[in-house]
Amino acid sequence: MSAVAFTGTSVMDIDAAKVRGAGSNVHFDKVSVAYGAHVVLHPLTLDIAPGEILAMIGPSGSGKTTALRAVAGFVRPASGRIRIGTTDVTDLPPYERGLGMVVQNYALFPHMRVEDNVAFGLRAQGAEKALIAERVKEALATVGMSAYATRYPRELSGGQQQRVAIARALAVRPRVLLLDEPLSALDAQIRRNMVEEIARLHRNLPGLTILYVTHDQTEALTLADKIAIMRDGSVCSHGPTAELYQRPPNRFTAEFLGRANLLPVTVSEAAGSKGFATARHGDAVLTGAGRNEKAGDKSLLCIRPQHLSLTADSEHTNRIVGTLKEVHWQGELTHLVLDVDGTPVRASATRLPIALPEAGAKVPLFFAPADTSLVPEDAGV
Ligand SMILES: Nc1ncnc2c1ncn2[C@@H]1O[C@H](COP(=O)(O)OP(=O)(O)OP(=O)(O)O)[C@@H](O)[C@H]1O
Repeated sequence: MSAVAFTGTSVMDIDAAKVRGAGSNVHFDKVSVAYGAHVVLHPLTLDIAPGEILAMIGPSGSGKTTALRAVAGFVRPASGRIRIGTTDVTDLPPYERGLGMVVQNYALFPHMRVEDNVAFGLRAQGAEKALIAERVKEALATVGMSAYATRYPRELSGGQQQRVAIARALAVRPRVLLLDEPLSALDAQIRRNMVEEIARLHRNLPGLTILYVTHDQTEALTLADKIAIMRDGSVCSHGPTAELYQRPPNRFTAEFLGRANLLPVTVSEAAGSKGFATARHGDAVLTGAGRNEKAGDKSLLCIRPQHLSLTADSEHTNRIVGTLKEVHWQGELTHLVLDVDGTPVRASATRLPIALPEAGAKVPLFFAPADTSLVPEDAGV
């Protein structure tokens, strides 16, 4: 069996350095998966660092679950290798890979009490009774479910069942935790709480590497150190969460990760030493973070709705003018839909002028160069 290097007596007490030593990184080395003749994962090379949370997001059918199942050992790659730490696990059965896994529908054993569900993996490994009791206690404490040890799954709410499923996955002290849409079956409020709980859990288990598959970009943005965006069986972007959000490398990423306004522009000045380029949209001269664009290139200026303001402050040196089409008040935010020379533009404002302009009015919108970036026009959809 591959080494599980958690030390100490408590699940909460993981020695992150030792886990790193044993290697809890996940490495996809040109991994492809096909069902019959249908290739659903094109050769994928990707690293998940020890202790990192990598969120894999993308549209339905893009190959996220397939990639996760390849790590778990439930699908066999057509080509390529998968390593966990220094171990090549490609040919190992799932139970020898040192993993914990939680899926969308909890998959608890209905006829077993909570404590027996949590003990299941350890019993399967033939662990000593005393050790099982200790680990079950710790794992349930970790997810705040100690008081429910003798209940049956049917006596728990969905959120509680999912906590038990996480405790079951943690009880075997995995090197890597695989979470496949773990919150999708829960309603919105509980989902928000669970996202915070998973973040807390990871702070307490800093050496645990997590591969988190979701279609929910808010979960990904909240939890992940890095995000990989899947599209048609390939990773179309991969990087630190904030960087992908703030400087999306392609249109698909910009639009998949939150709302994005993409204004067509022509580059007038390439990015200088500070990384800002200048571009024109009609008469407007706009500044934003650039990549490798050259003067004359067609590009898109990505501006998130919350960065557009109806009132200028000193940083808002960019200005565009739109025709107001719709206003949607939503309590905390007011969403405005405008037309800027044929491009629909959304603005989400927390503060509005006292006299809100009416539909049809020409409205200036201000934004800061630091909040905007150029995205290649030809990449993505
Ligand atoms: N067992 C299978 N047999 C044949 N095709 C499959 C099988 N499992 C998945 N596929 C196909 O592989 C592709 C990728 O599926 P996968 O479940 O990895 O996507 P996903 O990104 O996780 O989607 P979702 O968000 O809907 O779960 C899809 O086209 C799917 O129909």
